[in-house]
Amino acid sequence: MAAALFSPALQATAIFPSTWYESKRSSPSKLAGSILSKGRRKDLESLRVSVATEPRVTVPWQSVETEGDGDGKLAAWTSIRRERWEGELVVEGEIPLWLNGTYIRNGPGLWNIEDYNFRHLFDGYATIVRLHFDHGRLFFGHRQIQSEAYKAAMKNKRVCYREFSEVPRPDSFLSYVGELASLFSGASLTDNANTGVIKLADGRVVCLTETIKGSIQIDPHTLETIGKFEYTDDLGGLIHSAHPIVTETEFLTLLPDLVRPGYTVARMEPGTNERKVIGRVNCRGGPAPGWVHSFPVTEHYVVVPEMPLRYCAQNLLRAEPTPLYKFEWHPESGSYVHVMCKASGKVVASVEVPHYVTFHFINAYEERDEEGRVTSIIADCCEHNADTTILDKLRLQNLRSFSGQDVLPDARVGRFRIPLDGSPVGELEAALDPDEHGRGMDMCSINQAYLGKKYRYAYACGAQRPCNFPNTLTKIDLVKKKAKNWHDEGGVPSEPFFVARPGATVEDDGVAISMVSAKNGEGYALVLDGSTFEEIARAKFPYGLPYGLHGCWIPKNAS
Ligand SMILES: CC(=O)/C=C/C=C(C)/C=C/C1=C(C)CCCC1(C)C
Ligand SMILES: CC(/C=C/C=O)=C\C=C\C=O
Ligand SMILES: [Fe+2]
Repeated sequence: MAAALFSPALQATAIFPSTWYESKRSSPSKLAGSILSKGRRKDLESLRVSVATEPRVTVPWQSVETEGDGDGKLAAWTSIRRERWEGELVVEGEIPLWLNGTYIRNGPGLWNIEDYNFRHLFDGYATIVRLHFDHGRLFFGHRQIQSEAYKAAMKNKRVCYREFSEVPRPDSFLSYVGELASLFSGASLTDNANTGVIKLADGRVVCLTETIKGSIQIDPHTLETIGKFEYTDDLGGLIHSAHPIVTETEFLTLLPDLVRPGYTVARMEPGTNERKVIGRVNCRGGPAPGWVHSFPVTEHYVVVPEMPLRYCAQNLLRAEPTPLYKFEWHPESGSYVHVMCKASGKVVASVEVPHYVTFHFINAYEERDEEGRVTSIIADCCEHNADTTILDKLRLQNLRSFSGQDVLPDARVGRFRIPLDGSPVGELEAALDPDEHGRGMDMCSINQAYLGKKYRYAYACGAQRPCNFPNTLTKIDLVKKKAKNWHDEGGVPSEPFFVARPGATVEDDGVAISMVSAKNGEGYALVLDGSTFEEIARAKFPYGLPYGLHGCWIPKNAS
């Protein structure tokens, strides 16, 4: 029946590597029972019609199996079960009719090559997931990014490039690349773009990680890998911030300089691949720049963080991971925050601050006096209480072995106040009592209309303890210093991504989209109301998905 809707050629586009899971075929009616058993029911006929009307379906829904019933294991830390899948989901609740467009999320979804298991969350090969919202209906798909690192691993059945903590064995690298020297050069770094995904103002959608070569353009409709996103400038370097700032007018990035410790701030215009230097900041301390996974901007300034968790050139090319991977903790070197004027490239402030550890800045803005002069910069981040152990907690072995004991280190919304009056020191304090969000804090988003401006709300993952990983969604009110938390016992939700309602004039008028790796191996897409933070819709996936990191929103007709 339903299979007849698809030509054999179309069915053949499904890729099911038998080594990843055991293929168990089920009949369409059994399938329909398993997917449709809970929640709002649709009959088989309407499901078939809806899949058939989605123009880009490549895998027949018949191939969905009964995994949706769960295999008992939390899907979050389990490799993706198939290379790709696409189809319509049954929605429980109501998706707002204004929510039209595509949410794409990237993340490290494949942590093994056959029997060889990776060590760290950040090592996995990139899995992109697509939620396409169309007038209340929801289409879902996922696919592996065809990076050189992924393709080489699949072909040679071993790690061929340096990942976050995985390193190719010299003998396998030799047989793959043929030149031992390049194992100890930038050429051995991965292009596994597994961290985030951005939509440039010109419509191109690019997946990113911290290696510059790991910038890969994808088609947001088919999730196909289009090819490398290559920079045409000669800025060089090997690594950059995984989170550029992207607006309708520009793309701002930070490039750490490991040779002459410092950072280059660069800007790229829409429609080009050429980054132009805005300015440079020299490091104040340490043998190398601090790790810069993300950075914030205000309307007129770029904020450049310099953490005492610093890159380590030797560790980048070492064979075995060290406790802090490619980084080193240098408390004696001091912690700093620099502020660069976007227009002139001049560093207008450089202050020492208490030690901090952060992956993600939330937002920043300018504070002004009565005459309208900027007196200070406020910059907020997900701050891990200056404790580097969070990196180790993200080892897969730790994530997979939750025994009920509370092991997630405390985190908070760290608020920097950076005076612009020449004072040498800045402040860092919790913006609200961390108990409001269970002392877990990471994976944040805001209403993008408030980027660089005074804002009130942040959406993030918090904690309901005991836990070993952030397991709640939390809406933070920075004015009332309160949080509202959402939790599904045993589940792990990904970053709540805020999408504003078109035409909204109130900051929290919109929705927060997340994907939950639920207990029992299940998973679902979740839509929360941005204002009440109550659930308004969910849609079960055919099977639970691995944890994902960051996403972006592509409004309908934007590409
Ligand atoms: C917080 C987070 O998501 C970090 C991800 C970091 C990644 C994927 C870092 C990758 C790196 C490599 C793949 C090789 C070179 C060093 C380094 C930048 C750590
Ligand atoms: C998932 C994570 C930290 C969680 C700790 O609380 C960090 C992810 C960083 C990736 O971009
Ligand atoms: Fe990140």
